[in-house]
Amino acid sequence: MNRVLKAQGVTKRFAGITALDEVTMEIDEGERVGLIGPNGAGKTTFFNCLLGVLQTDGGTVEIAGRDVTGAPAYRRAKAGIGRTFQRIELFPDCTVRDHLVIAERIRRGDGRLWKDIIGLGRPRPAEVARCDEVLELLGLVELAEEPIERLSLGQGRLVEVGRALMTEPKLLLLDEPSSGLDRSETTALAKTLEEVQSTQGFAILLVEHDVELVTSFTTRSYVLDFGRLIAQGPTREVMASSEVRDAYLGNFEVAQ
Ligand SMILES: Nc1ncnc2c1ncn2[C@@H]1O[C@H](COP(=O)(O)OP(=O)(O)OP(=O)(O)O)[C@@H](O)[C@H]1O
Repeated sequence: MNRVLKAQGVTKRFAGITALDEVTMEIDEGERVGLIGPNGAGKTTFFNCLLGVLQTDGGTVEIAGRDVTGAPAYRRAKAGIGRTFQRIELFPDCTVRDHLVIAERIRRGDGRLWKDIIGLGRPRPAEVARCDEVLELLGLVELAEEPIERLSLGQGRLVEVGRALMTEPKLLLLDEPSSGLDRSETTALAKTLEEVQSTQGFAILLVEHDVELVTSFTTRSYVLDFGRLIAQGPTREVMASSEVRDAYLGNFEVAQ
């Protein structure tokens, strides 16, 4: 099994706060892994340290066997890491297709981007093919030419996922994909994600407050509290542990 993430002893401090304290995590290809913890535990900071949005104060990060510690975000994207955002970061009057093509160039640090900005960039055949493939995978073909402002929040989330898939990530970081969705929209999103992930084989690291989604979607989970890993293992066991329940003040039930 190929290892897509090897993070060792990742540490991040902000002016006196240790937001991450020697966090170690390994993920293999095709795995679905949860990262949970109360507000302020360090989940977003960990994502940002993996993505290169933040530089770490200690530790190492390998993506698909490449040491990217200290590397800028675009090099990490090329190594195989992709992400979605908690708040949808889309341009309301651009179409779904525009988002997929342009986002791929931004992530890769592609030199053609300036041409896109002044309207001269034509998608390459390979980009068009990948775009069509991703639209198909996510069931978005009929919406390809629609401006984002006409989509529902759930469809917007799928476009977010589509943007990340354009670069064919080996590891996809999902930041609270259920945020703002109701239960049936969350279930539909999880089903699409599961189908796409199982056919494409990439791994997912899911940050999510919706315990039901984490329990049904992931097989393994890590739990952060005050920047430290306090538990890890099969998701159902982790959710049932007293330390995790205490960290969350015992306010959730795990469906059996
Ligand atoms: N840019 C920053 N400057 C200073 N402190 C920060 C910064 N970013 C995060 N922190 C602090 O680091 C800690 C971890 O925050 P982080 O946002 O990573 O937690 P989280 O688990 O993602 O929380 P949530 O579930 O609310 O999104 C918190 O104490 C937060 O206040």
